[in-house]
Amino acid sequence: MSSAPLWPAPTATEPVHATVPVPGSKSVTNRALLLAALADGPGTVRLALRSRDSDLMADALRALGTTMTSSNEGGSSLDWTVVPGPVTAGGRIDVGLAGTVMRFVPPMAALADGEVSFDGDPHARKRPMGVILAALRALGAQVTGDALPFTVRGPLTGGEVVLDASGSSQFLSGLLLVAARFPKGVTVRHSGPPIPSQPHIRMTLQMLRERGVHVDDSEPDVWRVEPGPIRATDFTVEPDLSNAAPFLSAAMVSGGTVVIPGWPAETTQPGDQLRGLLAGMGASVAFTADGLAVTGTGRISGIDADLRDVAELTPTIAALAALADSPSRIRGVAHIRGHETDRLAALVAEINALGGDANETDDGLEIRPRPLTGGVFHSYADHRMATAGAVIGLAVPGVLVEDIATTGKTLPEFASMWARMLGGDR
Ligand SMILES: O=C(O)C1=C[C@@H](OP(=O)(O)O)[C@@H](O)[C@H](O)C1
Ligand SMILES: C=C(OP(=O)(O)O)C(=O)O
Repeated sequence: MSSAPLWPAPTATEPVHATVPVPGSKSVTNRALLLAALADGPGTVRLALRSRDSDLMADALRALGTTMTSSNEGGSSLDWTVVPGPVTAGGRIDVGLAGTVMRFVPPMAALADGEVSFDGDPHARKRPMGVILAALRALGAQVTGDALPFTVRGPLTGGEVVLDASGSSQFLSGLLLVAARFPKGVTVRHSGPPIPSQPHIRMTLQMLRERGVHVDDSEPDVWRVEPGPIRATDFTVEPDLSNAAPFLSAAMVSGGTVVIPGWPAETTQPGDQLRGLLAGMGASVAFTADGLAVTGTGRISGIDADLRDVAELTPTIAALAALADSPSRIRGVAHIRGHETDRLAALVAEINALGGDANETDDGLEIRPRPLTGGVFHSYADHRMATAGAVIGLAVPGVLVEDIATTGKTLPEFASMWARMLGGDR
């Protein structure tokens, strides 16, 4: 195990009452930046998330010839001005551990007339890439390798491709986001088990259509993107609802109320499903004038839930399940073995290391109530493992979360936001 610093997770000694503004959505920010870089003129992306994943996206777009300028340096949000340029070859792109960078940028790189190389963090080399790289080959690009590191050499023509996106919705989103710029557009046909994270596909389609791209998804499992311009926009990013999950969980664990301002009334973000999930675990959930309010009783009910559509919420829901007073079963998330770490293995190992009772199933987790004790909660360079440890630490004294700074992948201010929330600010 690594020797990263240990963060003593604060316990909630009284009900948490706080309003917690959360910065912009990672998924929306990285789509908006990429689409702005592919657009037919200069555009802006306001209230964009500032984090490792979004910095990596901005750097990747610069390496491909985009002029990226940001204001409000230093805060958790940035306003970007994005001036597209011809997509240039020759760049070396660091994807870090960001799924959105490793799956969304290679199709753009394939627009260049020449080679672009990609690499990332040690664990990124284990994340599945073969499906999208094979698709780029089928569409006319030359690609070396089936995983990171790899190179992409365009230009490609586009056309028809069949792929199996059951391992990650990002294989599909990556192609669709860029396809209007392929000379022939693209027709993608999914063949295989169900695709996870469907709301993220709806997010992709909505953001394309908002920019004038014609996408036909009338036939199940087939998407046709017509070639054509991507309209430049002045776009504002919504708060990251998945990153709200640990803060809302604090209300449940402590029997308090946490309010997230700016929760959209309608959204394609999967985090919106927290409203139903947390209610199913015993919370009261309401839209108020100040935002979405979650109120807990301090008692958490176990849940039997298919999280396929909202797979990125699994670590938080598992943390709550480990504190619940009845058993839980999480289904439909086999593919998160390929997320930032093998999340099923990591959650079982860390919950059980604190004395819990969890096991993996073929496609998820079973977690039964058992009193937990303090100890080290390893984070595996996974932002959501780190925040899951913080949630458990609210109820269990002596939890030490390894490498809390890994939350910088999507929420660099996590530790200070957590401290502020527990200090009570409303
Ligand atoms: O397109 C996106 O922005 C994402 C899609 C999902 O990936 P998977 O389909 O691999 O779960 C999600 O888990 C990830 O956090 C973000
Ligand atoms: C799976 C996740 O991220 P990525 O975009 O790197 O796939 C996540 O944030 O939970």
